[in-house]
Formats: sequence, C-alpha cells, structure tokens
Amino acid sequence: TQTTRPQRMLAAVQKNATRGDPRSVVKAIDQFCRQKEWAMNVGDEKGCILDSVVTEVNPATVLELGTYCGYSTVRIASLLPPDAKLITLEFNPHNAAIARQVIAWAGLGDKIQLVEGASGDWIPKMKEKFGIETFDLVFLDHWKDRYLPDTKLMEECGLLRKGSILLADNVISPGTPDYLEYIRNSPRYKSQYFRSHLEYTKAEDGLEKSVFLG
Ligand SMILES: Cc1ccc(Cc2cc(O)c(O)c(C(=O)NC/C=C/[C@H]3O[C@@H](n4cnc5c(N)ncnc54)[C@H](O)[C@@H]3O)c2)cc1
Ligand SMILES: [Mg+2]
Repeated sequence: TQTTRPQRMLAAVQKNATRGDPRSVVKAIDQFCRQKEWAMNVGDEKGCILDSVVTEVNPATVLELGTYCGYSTVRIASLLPPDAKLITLEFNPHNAAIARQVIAWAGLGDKIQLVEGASGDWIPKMKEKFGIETFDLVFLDHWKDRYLPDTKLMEECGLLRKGSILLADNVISPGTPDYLEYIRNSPRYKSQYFRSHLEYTKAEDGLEKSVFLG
C-alpha cells in the first residue's frame, strides 16, 4: 500500500540519522527534502535564523504551533538549556504519530511534550494542564490564518510576558498578511523581519521576530 510523505521522511531519518543525535536528524530531513521530496519543514536556511533566535533567547518555556513531522521541534529542543520545556501542538493524528517517532529517534522525548489537538482548544489550557505561567518563546508555523487569532488568544490567556518572543515562519510565502499588519502596527510589539527563502527553494520567504512589550 502507498506510504505518505511523512512516513517516507521518517524512514529517511531512521535510515540516515544516528539515534540520539538531533543534528543528524535535522540533516537527514534536509537531505531528504533537497534530494527526494520537498516538504514544509522550516528548512536549513531559515533554520539557521531559528537557531540564532533560540540561542539568543535561551528560553525555559517554548510553545510551537504546528509540529508537522517534528523538524523544527527537534531543531529547537536540541538548543535548549537542561530544564527547559518545549510544548508542541499538532492536530493531525498521522502527523503527530510521525513526529513522536522523529522526536524519539533524536532522543529528545524528555524535553518535548507533543500535544495532539488544536491550538485554539489548548492555548487556554496551558496553565491548568501544564503548569505554564508564560512562554519565553513561541514558534508559529501552523495554518497561516491561525497566526493572528492564536496570538490574540495567547495575549488574552496571559501567556505572554514583557520580553516574550514570537517567531513566525512564512510571513511572505505562503504569507500571513493579517498577522503581519497587526504585529507590525501594534504598540505592544517590536518586530523585525529576517529575510530568507522558502525552504529548499529560491522563492522569497522570511521569519518575523516580535518582542511582546507587555
Ligand atoms: C503559496 C504557497 C503555498 C504553500 C507553501 C508551502 C508551505 C511552507 C511552509 O513553511 C508552511 O509552514 C506551509 C504551511 O501551510 N504550513 C501549515 C502547517 C500545518 C501543520 O500544522 C498543523 N496544524 C495546522 N493548524 C493547526 C492548529 N490550529 N492546531 C494544531 N496543529 C495545527 C497541521 O496539521 C500541519 O501538521 C506551507 C508555500 C507557498
Ligand atoms: Mg512553515
């Protein structure tokens, strides 16, 4: 029977990456996407920008919206300090199942909590279910029309503190116009655009980094 792209991506990780070595997992997925099949991971070029932001913020608490197959989850978690926690939300059960295996292969299961469900349902439960006060870093990479409503929801739920960082993928391609307009014009954020390319292509894309001012 026909396999899915996430299943083929996982097979590439299990074949080419070393168990317990997150960077080899990241490398194996990038190689798969460059040589075999394109997939919507943040990728190696934007991934370097992501790495530099994670390293700079050195977050104790991270929220990722849209796990997909776990590429950015592993990339972020591999740079976190010892007691840091990363919560990642994924509502497609098939993608979640693949991501769990990618995360396990990387040996990062103790740093990452993958929650199967929709961001709109789970953001309001972060405090009660996971004892999270606020997030130091949020990586937005799910459906592009959810970036703005989920950002407003995080504000309303008190999950952002003065200095919390939002990092949004795909603000040019596919594009998140309503989110960009809001975040760049709101007096409550200071934003910066990091120009790059859509993963594994020459098309323009970039990451928008925004600091919540409280
Ligand atoms: C024009 C054009 C089209 C497509 C591209 C290519 C391109 C390049 C990219 O980097 C992209 O991130 C995307 C993109 O569409 N990403 C959406 C990613 C979704 C994943 O997240 C999951 N999810 C979606 N909403 C939620 C939600 N509320 N709660 C929980 N999980 C959610 C889904 O289950 C998927 O696992 C597309 C480039 C340009
Ligand atoms: Mg993306």
